[in-house]
Amino acid sequence: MTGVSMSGVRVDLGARSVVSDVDLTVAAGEVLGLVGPNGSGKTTLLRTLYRSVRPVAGAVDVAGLPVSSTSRHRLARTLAATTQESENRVALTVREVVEQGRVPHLGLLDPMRAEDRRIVADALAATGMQQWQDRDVRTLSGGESQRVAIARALAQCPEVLVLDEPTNHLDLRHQFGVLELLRTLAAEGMAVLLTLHDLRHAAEHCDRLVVLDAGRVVAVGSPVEVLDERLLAEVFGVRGRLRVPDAASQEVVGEEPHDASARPVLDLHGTV
Ligand SMILES: Nc1ncnc2c1ncn2[C@@H]1O[C@H](COP(=O)(O)OP(=O)(O)OP(=O)(O)O)[C@@H](O)[C@H]1O
Repeated sequence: MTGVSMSGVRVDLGARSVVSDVDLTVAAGEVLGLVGPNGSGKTTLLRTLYRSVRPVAGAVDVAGLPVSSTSRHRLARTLAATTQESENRVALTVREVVEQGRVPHLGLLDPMRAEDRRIVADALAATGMQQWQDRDVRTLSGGESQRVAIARALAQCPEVLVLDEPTNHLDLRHQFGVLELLRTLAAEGMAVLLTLHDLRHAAEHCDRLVVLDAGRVVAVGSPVEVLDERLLAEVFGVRGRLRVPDAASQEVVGEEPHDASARPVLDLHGTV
């Protein structure tokens, strides 16, 4: 099943065309990484999915629903997103913020059911935030706030999870924790779309990559197919080489990984 489908998407902001002719799909069960230099249009493209910007051309569908004609409430039962903007300005506890993720599934003013409380507890546990559940969210660090945002998105139980730079602010352990969690969610059938700046994470944790440059898709495919030396130099201005360790011998074999233990490793050697 298709989680996200975009075709011919163009977004203008002010007098500028920021995104042009974008075709993109994210299947249920895959982690798709959207990568590209600063200002290439990644966030703008994600914003079309949660109706924060409206494309001037093209179609954007989420789990078969056309975003342009689907209510926000209906969309929120299908798609959950974390954004780069800090949203913790109100005096709420961590648990109360994560409980907001259940709102699309409850009637207006309906109380939380036992099932909702279990889902919230699971989301707090998955992000390692259960010990902070009574903290005022305004007192959290950047990384803790990021994890709360992810927990709230998980509490929505979405078919499609969209995350804009989810590893931002996170220490190394929690970066790996979040990326591993996304792999688990995809294995359970979720469609996961995220932006990442760290191409090493993108290589290791994404099934496929879409590379944006100046608002246009310049490459699509598995990390092995996409992250060659020419693209790394021309699009990202860095020198690097992708290695695929063989699962058995841990030697470079230069082909697709055989299993999850043989994920590609990107070695970066500086700028071009
Ligand atoms: N409201 C706006 N009006 C005009 N231009 C805008 C507006 N918002 C964003 N832009 C421009 O659109 C382009 C794409 O921005 P976007 O935030 O989508 O890029 P990005 O790939 O997510 O960048 P980054 O990696 O820096 O987060 C940038 O050049 C940005 O300056």
